[in-house]
Amino acid sequence: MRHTTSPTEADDLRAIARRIKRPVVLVGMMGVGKSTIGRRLAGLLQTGFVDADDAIEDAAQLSVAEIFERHGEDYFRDGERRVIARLMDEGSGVVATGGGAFCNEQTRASILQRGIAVWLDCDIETLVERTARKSHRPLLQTGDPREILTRLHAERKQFYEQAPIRVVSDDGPHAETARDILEAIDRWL
Ligand SMILES: Nc1ncnc2c1ncn2[C@@H]1O[C@H](COP(=O)(O)OP(=O)(O)OP(=O)(O)O)[C@@H](O)[C@H]1O
Ligand SMILES: O=C(O)C1=C[C@@H](O)[C@@H](O)[C@H](O)C1
Ligand SMILES: [Mg+2]
Repeated sequence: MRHTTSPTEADDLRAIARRIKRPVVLVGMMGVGKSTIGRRLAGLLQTGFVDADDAIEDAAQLSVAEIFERHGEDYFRDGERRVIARLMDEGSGVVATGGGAFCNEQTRASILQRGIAVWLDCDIETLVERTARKSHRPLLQTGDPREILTRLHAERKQFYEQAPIRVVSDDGPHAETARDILEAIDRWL
């Protein structure tokens, strides 16, 4: 795996970064890689990175699981909407959203108006495998994760499809997926 960029690649990256005038917002199912790849993408663009789930946890001083448990999903979605609106106001950087954020009408509208939404997508088997590595996602604690992921994917696809850019996050090196996103944004701009 390569860890460095050649001078030509660095020039190309800077040129793409200069053309990006809005926050790049990764949307898609839980476990698809928004947080992991988003951090990598921000590194390539030499810009800031915020994980919306982390920002909600900081604001509430509770974990996502605790927010769901104590206050319920609607309360979490409201916090998510406010945090993402603030991140859109900041106007730059890379934002990894939580898996359900783009399904909320107001959150989706603010991302589509003020950010560059990129739908990261992969197959259900991969999501099952990736989400099995950690047990902090409250929505997967209530039944069989494969069934829940299959149902959520079917319900949410109609929203994710509204993102103007779609990139497949398969099992290649993370840096490659981050570059695929940059190339897709570059083509779209
Ligand atoms: N392209 C990839 N190839 C291999 N593994 C990946 C890839 N992208 C992410 N992963 C792995 O999948 C797991 C889940 O990734 P991550 O937490 O980034 O997902 P997420 O989309 O942010 O999920 P959530 O919506 O729940 O926050 C991590 O262990 C990560 O290392
Ligand atoms: O897909 C979802 O609805 C969620 C995904 C996570 O990122 C968290 O935002 C939370 O666990 C809910
Ligand atoms: Mg995440």
